[in-house]
Amino acid sequence: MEQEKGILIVLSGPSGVGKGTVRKAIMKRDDHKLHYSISATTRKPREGERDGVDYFFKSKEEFQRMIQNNELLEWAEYVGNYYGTPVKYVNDTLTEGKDVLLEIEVQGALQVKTHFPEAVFIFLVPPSLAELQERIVNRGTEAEHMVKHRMLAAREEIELMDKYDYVVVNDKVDDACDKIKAIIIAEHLRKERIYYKYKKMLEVE
Ligand SMILES: Nc1ncnc2c1ncn2[C@@H]1O[C@H](COP(=O)(O)OP(=O)(O)OP(=O)(O)O)[C@@H](O)[C@H]1O
Ligand SMILES: Nc1nc2c(ncn2[C@@H]2O[C@H](COP(=O)(O)O)[C@@H](O)[C@H]2O)c(=O)[nH]1
Repeated sequence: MEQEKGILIVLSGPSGVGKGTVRKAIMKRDDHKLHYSISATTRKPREGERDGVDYFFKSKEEFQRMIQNNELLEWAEYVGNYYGTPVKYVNDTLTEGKDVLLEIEVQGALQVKTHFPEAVFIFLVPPSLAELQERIVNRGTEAEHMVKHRMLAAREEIELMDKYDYVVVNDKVDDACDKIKAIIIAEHLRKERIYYKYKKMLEVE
């Protein structure tokens, strides 16, 4: 029998809302096997970030070559840098029947929607904009003017949350993880129901 494909989960939300924190917490629980797609970026590594673990760090020229060679499922320019999802990992992993998680900003998520309309789109929001700013500042990774840029981008991104299937508030990390896990389980059940409905139909006809 042909291997059933995995589910593609797209986790978006403004910078600093806690996408990475929640994703790592979900994967640590590891009772639902999620496969994280590592993005390519032209952004310089932050302290402690490792090439091939946090991102594939690329020069602008390398990134442009990836675009030209159709190696990216989606890509976007975000606050002066390029970010993109290598398409091969996503396709190969889904084909193996495994679920893949993308952690990307909104422009990229909308591109994914055109290629994978069946993907599950989850938007993570902060309890408030003030809390979002505090999280970005406390993370200590951005200069003051970059915090401002990211907060401006956040306003534009939040306006697009109605394009998503689910909106989850990241107030407490554990609660956000519980909700995202519940969404994934529900989506699996939904997919199985549809699959068996058609399987039965084919058996009868
Ligand atoms: N529920 C939460 N309550 C308080 N602080 C949080 C919560 N979730 C994440 N944080 C903190 O907020 C900061 C930003 O989190 P994180 O880096 O995971 O965000 P992000 O959405 O992945 O950001 P980016 O998109 O810029 O990579 C971190 O310092 C993290 O520890
Ligand atoms: N469209 C894409 N956006 C991505 C990708 N990987 C990460 N991101 C998003 O970019 C911003 C900034 O990230 P940071 O690490 O510099 O803070 C954030 O919203 C990420 O989710 C990607 O492959 N495509």
